[in-house]
Amino acid sequence: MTTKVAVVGATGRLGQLVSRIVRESDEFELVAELDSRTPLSDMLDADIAVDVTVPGVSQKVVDFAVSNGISVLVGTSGWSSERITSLQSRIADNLEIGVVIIPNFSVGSVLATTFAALAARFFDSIEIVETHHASKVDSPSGTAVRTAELMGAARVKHGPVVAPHTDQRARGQQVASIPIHSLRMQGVVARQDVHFGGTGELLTLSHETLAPTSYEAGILLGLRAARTARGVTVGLDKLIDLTSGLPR
Ligand SMILES: NC(=O)C1=CN([C@@H]2O[C@H](COP(=O)(O)OP(=O)(O)OC[C@H]3O[C@@H](n4cnc5c(N)ncnc54)[C@H](OP(=O)(O)O)[C@@H]3O)[C@@H](O)[C@H]2O)C=CC1
Ligand SMILES: O=C(O)C1=N[C@H](C(=O)O)C[C@H](O)C1
Repeated sequence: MTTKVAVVGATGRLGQLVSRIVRESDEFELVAELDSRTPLSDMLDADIAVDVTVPGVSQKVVDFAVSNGISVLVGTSGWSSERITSLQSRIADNLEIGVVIIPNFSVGSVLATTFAALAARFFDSIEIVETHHASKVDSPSGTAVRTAELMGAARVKHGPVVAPHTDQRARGQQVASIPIHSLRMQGVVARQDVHFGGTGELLTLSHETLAPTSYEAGILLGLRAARTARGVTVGLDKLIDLTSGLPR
């Protein structure tokens, strides 16, 4: 039996890609495509709603879906750890549905974030530079926020990073004490560089998305996870066994 999917944000860049993947899959059936003019009730026939809208709308979409017993796959940015904690407590008693939040569907990006969290314990000087296409409306990127939060969590015993002069605007926006610098440039899809400064050495972990096709494998994994997940799951790394690679 196929799983019925509604895509919210279907006219957008990511939404069009998700709709195509669902349409081309034997496992899923596309039952609704919503945009800013569509009532959210159009998703009510679906088993899973995919939210790929804008940070200011995403929470409303998720709330509507879960209160109607529909599981959600969230690709939209803006899901900070605070927002996630509040969602977790809201759906803790609901054993029927799950919300899978994937800040970045690209396998390379999630590996880069995992490596950054590993390196974070070894360097006290850390900054992120994230670069996205000029049409991106939000900053810092969801990926950068997630990367900073995971590095911060990895550094609990080490304390905040050393980031001087953060009272100056050009020193970036701090998340978990780590400055994030956002560039919005024509000619770019998405790129993130995490810079680590140590004693007599620099380490830079870079990931670049060259085309949205890099999101395809992660979107399919996210859709499959949303069928069975309960509670809140965050990050593509939770859906992949990092020791054995992608399922084939
Ligand atoms: N997790 C990941 O790997 C990735 C995440 N993203 C994130 O996904 C999100 C979408 O990105 P992108 O596709 O580039 O954005 P777009 O601006 O291209 O698309 C936004 C979509 O949201 C819709 N929308 C806006 N307001 C509402 C509303 N009130 N109700 C329903 N739908 C609404 C728009 O509809 P309309 O056409 O009517 O305005 C449009 O379909 C962003 O947060 C981005 O950061 C992007 C790429 C990868
Ligand atoms: O808006 C985008 O394009 C992207 N948004 C996500 C983010 O904010 O991290 C994921 C990816 O970087 C592309």
